[in-house]
Amino acid sequence: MLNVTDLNVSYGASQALYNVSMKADVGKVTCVLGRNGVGKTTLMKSLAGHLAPGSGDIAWDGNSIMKLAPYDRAKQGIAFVPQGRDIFPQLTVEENLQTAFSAVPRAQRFIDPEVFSLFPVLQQMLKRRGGDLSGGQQQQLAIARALLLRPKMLILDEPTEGIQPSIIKDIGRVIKLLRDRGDMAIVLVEQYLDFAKELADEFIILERGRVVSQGTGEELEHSEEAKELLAI
Ligand SMILES: Nc1ncnc2c1ncn2[C@@H]1O[C@H](COP(=O)(O)OP(=O)(O)OP(=O)(O)O)[C@@H](O)[C@H]1O
Repeated sequence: MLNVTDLNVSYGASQALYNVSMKADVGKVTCVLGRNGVGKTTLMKSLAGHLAPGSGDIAWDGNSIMKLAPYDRAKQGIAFVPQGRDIFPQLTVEENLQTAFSAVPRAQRFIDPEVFSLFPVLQQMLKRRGGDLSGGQQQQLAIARALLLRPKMLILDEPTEGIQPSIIKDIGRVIKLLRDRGDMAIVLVEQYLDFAKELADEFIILERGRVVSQGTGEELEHSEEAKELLAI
């Protein structure tokens, strides 16, 4: 289980997160919601180790991971799919997938066929360059690469951003499937309430760097407050 307590994060003199606390359980999707610029990516980068919080704590399974570098968090099973995907455009799909291998034990350095059953398009495009894929295919590649880390926590930063509706549906289906497997915590950043409602077991909403609302997926379903906070 992820346990974030009173996290404060600043960019120089400008504070982006104020006393943010959240939890994410294995077997559940925890949605982090909020409009543009409220601090969602800052929070995800802090979880993945790309930003150093000024204060507070991030614990995984009861142990603080605050001092671990991103690579060591990946080795502990914390996989981060950043906004914008960050795949390597010059490498093939296969090579992009293989970049996950450095963070897993030797015995796990193979492309698990499950990845192709989740994202069949990747098998067809294995020898194509990452840069030749559509935005949606790149997003699927980035998620597939994260799955090769055999994550215990999967962090997805706005996987639906700029992606065509049919692929959004596919990604939603995969997130549900991974949740139902029951062996990983999924933290999903979203701006779109409808997509979040479909998937969230738990949610928090950020507003100007603070958690202003939280609850269960069912509560999100009927929340007028959430509608207002996420209205564009
Ligand atoms: N590298 C940076 N340097 C300075 N300020 C930053 C930096 N990155 C983000 N910020 C500021 O921190 C605040 C939170 O940004 P963040 O990207 O975390 O928001 P977000 O909710 O993820 O937004 P979006 O939905 O647009 O990705 C914003 O005010 C933003 O301008």
